[in-house]
Amino acid sequence: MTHPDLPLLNAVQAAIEKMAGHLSPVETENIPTQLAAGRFLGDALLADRDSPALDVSAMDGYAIRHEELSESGDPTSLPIAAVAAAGSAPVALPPQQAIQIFTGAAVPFGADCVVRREDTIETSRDVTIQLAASQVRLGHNIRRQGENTQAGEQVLPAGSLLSPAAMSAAASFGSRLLNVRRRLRVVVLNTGDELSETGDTVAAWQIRDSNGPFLEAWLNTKPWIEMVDRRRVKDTLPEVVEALVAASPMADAILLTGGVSMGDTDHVPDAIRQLGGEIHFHRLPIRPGKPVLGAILNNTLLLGLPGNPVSVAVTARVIGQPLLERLGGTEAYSEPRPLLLKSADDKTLPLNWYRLVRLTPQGSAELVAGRGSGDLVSLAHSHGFVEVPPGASGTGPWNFYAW
Ligand SMILES: Nc1nc2c(c(=O)[nH]1)N[C@H]1C(S)=C(S)[C@@H](COP(=O)(O)OP(=O)(O)OC[C@H]3O[C@@H](n4cnc5c(N)ncnc54)[C@H](O)[C@@H]3O)O[C@H]1N2
Ligand code: MOO
Repeated sequence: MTHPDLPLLNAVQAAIEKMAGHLSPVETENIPTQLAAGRFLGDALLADRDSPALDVSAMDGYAIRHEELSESGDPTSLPIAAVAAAGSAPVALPPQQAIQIFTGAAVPFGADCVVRREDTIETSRDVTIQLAASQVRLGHNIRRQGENTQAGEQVLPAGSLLSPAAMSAAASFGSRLLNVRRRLRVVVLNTGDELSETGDTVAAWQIRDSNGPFLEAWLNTKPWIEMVDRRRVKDTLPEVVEALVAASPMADAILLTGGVSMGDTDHVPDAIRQLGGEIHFHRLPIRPGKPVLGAILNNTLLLGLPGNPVSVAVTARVIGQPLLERLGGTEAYSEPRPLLLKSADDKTLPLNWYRLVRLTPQGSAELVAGRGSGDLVSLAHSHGFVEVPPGASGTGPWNFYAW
């Protein structure tokens, strides 16, 4: 592996950070907790009570006093005083007796350990515990009040994604309403005179729009985003201008595809300038996706994604995602992770090279052979891509971005 050229790698990061500095998160709203899955937390989630709220049993068995177990190892027989089931208030354990207890039930007052059912012989009236005192700890099989967290403590910080795992805590500690960021409104504009609809009969010089469906599907994997409109736009300056004027009042972000390169029909940069938008970057040292553009127009984030299908996918993931997350109210929870290539070639480029890969069952990745940024067949075979820094080659580990 050769060593990367850091300033070039940082050019992408610098562009993202420059834009991010101009973006503030969308407002928060209070919504029913059961509707909050997939959103970003507005306020931190605090525990409204201890977890567990009192001492509870971790096993089905018998709650007893440790001091009443025999020291010698002889079995200890105790009459069963009562049954403690989950959902009932704690009962009291009389001396020299046992209380049958089920997982999650409140530990009876006076009990200091729980012996598993498997370690006993039961009759309808008595239980014989087959463990000596030395085999049972004080507190055995008891989940202590507050051992997970205590009332008032922060369970999840603001900006956390309400994943299924996080929803478990939100439901457990939250009130009926949860404070979350409102959904980000995103408009997709696909420029190109050659584009037509999936299913249409197309002449050889036309293509079916694949970037629009890619972006719609990609945005739909993010429940904190609402794609409010997706439309195709002809390659003329007035039509691109008109589409931006119509979209910007309804959008926090607009993703454009095509029309950002050097062609006479590439009108996106001029349209943004004409409307008084500020272009923060245009062209980055990356492949694919070099002509990518980032701008702000009337507080709306505009990303001009270069039209080739692989370029759109890569730039949406590398540059679009962190900026959308910033707007959405979090600090990039989906950072890339380091991944080794199973087999690598010695090819290198003097810029950030995003190479399509498939994950292997062994936990590494293999390169997907492809014909470049127009090859949407190779795109379809990929699970994501690795970021090979300028001048570098070999197995990595490289940053891996999943779709
Ligand atoms: N003289 C130069 N030419 C090009 C350069 C350059 O630096 N100098 N950069 C190349 C690179 S890299 C890319 S990427 C493309 C990007 O150009 P645009 O963003 O202007 O995109 P278009 O020209 O409109 O389209 C490029 C390509 O992608 C196809 N396309 C466009 N939209 C869609 C869509 N919605 N679904 C499927 N395919 C789409 C389009 O038909 C073109 O084949 O510019 C290079 N040129
Ligand atoms: O980088 Mo363009 O994005 O090569 O096709």
